[in-house]
Amino acid sequence: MDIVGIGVSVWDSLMLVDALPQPGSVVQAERHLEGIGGGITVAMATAARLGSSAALIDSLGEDAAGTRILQALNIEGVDTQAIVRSAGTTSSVASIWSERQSAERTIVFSPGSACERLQWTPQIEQLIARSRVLHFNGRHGDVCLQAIRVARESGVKISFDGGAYRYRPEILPMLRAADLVIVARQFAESHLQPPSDSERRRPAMELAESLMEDLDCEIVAVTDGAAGSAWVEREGSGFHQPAISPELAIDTTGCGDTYHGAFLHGYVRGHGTRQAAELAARVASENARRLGGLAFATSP
Ligand SMILES: Nc1ncnc2c1ncn2[C@@H]1O[C@H](COP(=O)(O)OP(=O)(O)O)[C@@H](O)[C@H]1O
Ligand SMILES: O=C(O)C(=O)C[C@H](O)[C@H](O)COP(=O)(O)O
Repeated sequence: MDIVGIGVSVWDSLMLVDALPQPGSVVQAERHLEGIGGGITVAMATAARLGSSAALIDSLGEDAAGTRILQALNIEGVDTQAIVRSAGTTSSVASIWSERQSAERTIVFSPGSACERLQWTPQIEQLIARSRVLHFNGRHGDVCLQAIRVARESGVKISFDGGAYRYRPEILPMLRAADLVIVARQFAESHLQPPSDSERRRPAMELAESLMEDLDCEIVAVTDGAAGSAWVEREGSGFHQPAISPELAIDTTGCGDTYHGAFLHGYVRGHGTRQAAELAARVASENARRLGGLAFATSP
């Protein structure tokens, strides 16, 4: 297996609206769409769409959302052998409003109860030991910690996704174990000490350099929405990867997730970091032109 992800899948319901509704108002959506979500899930589906072999480790409820998630993953060609379903539990679902003008999305999610049921098994151990990259964002934390041990023993690269507003102390051991660290600006700001002139908006490159100094890993990137991303390699100089055609974006749901998946696809194919980052920006840009967390066409 090229890439194995550990994460919580979500069944997303998206509404495209002109502008975010005022509290108490009733507005009609321009469009509605349902589909798979969840940062690691979308990254694995992205890598699979691009031609990598990708597997997901997760637990789903025995409910309609769980059935839809599983069907969608199978259609995308993601290996689901390590996904378990638990009777009497619920899957994670999210309600997403996407504002056409700003392309900004607002997410309310309900984590469900199935995610508490994932257990470490010899099957998971084997899957990880035989992969090239392990990708996670800290959900299913106990399983991630075991996975880190196996990845280290087996020479598997560890990739960490730090999403905006998802920073919390319990993810620190996973962040510190990673070789490849790609995080959103807001995550990086939450982790790093504020500068002495704390009102200043720090350039993404400064955040990436500070993260590299702290983590001393192979690659760090800080993604900054329509402003692109800043990349720093342990061996080598930093570079900026611009976002592509941000003026065409209508919905940025899944931009970061498809960005991760496409970068990892390029990375396991042996592309250099710059080439893989450029592919990631192209895929995320295509994704932003359509409604949905996993919306890009197969060949951007
Ligand atoms: N409006 C946009 N238009 C084109 N590309 C975008 C847009 N927003 C984000 N991207 C691409 O997706 C990457 C990740 O986006 P970002 O918003 O930082 O992550 P997240 O979705 O995790 O919050 C960016 O570095 C950029 O390449
Ligand atoms: O709905 C989607 O498609 C999302 O990706 C949003 C996720 O529900 C939240 O961001 C929580 O993500 P986790 O930290 O993995 O639990």
